Amino acid sequence: MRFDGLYLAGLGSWLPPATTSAEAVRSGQCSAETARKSEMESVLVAPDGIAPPEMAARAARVALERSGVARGDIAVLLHATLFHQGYDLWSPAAYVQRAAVGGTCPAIEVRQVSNGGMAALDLAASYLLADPARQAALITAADRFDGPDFDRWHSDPGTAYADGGTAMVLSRVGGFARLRSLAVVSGPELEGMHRAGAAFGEVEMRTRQLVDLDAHKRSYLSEAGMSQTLAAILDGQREALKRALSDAELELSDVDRLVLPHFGRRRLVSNYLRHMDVPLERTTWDFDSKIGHLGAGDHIVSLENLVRTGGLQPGQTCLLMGVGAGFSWSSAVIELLEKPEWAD
Ligand SMILES: CCC(=O)NCCNC(=O)CCNC(=O)[C@H](O)C(C)(C)COP(=O)(O)O
Repeated sequence: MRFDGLYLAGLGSWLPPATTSAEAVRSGQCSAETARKSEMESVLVAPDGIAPPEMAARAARVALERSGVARGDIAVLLHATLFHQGYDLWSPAAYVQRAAVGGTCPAIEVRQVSNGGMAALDLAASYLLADPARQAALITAADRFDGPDFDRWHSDPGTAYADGGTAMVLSRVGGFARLRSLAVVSGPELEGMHRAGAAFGEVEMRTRQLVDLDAHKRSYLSEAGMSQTLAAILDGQREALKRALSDAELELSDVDRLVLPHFGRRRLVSNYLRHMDVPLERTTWDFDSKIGHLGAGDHIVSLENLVRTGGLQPGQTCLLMGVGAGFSWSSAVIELLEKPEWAD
């Protein structure tokens, strides 16, 4: 979809300390081979005692402060999550709203796995455009991938998972950047890839066994085939990219920077860079490889870092490309209008 009147007014994050992959190998948390293949420099690991919704609330306060948007002007809060938020049958979005925003607007959790932040942005954009009285939306994302049922280095080899909270304020009134286009495409024929080989409720639900996506994927691929699966992944990725670039009236070569999912280097190349004529330097890999995969928050934190460090200059465009199990793919074009005062 093409947009003319939607702006990024604020970005924020709450990021815990980094554990280097070397430290993870030394402590036995990560195998030397996994570390070598991923080429991740470090991943963010939250200390005990802080749950994802609190991380999101802290990021939201930063984004709201930076945006100048009054909390009463937030028309919707969308909180994107992948993993446990702290309790079952409970609303983490309501926690974020109570802790960071207040008010009585809808506060809704978005479960779109790693495409959750981009899917929330898509929904927020449409929500604001549906009613001229709606001025701004708050998007948050937060997860922590520790605990007995997830191994941040080995539950999904090729992707090193990180803890942290991120937030974005989308506004119709104005902001430091413009959302020029956004496209989200789904490919449900791939949904079995993240559950194959186990009956519903057999594994994660009853016994809270360690999530082992690699086993699911191996089982799925043994049926579906690797080349067919990768082809289907690339089809969805390309469709979202084509729509977003077309709506922004840009070619890929026109785009100044790209923010891709925080995959390990090998998976980033096999799923993206090998199929796109884009040098690694135009991506945010250098930063991303120090953070790890924040689940639904990769794009917000990497865009925030680009803007803060001057990696994106006024007039330049940034392409955000997301993907989530399901699958769903997203692409968005952001144009920086001005250097916000919180930039270095
Ligand atoms: C589960 C979290 C989540 O939503 N992640 C985003 C969706 N997953 C992806 O986009 C990764 C898709 N690609 C893969 O799983 C792998 O590249 C393949 C296609 C299974 C090949 O295995 P590899 O050689 O990378 O180990």
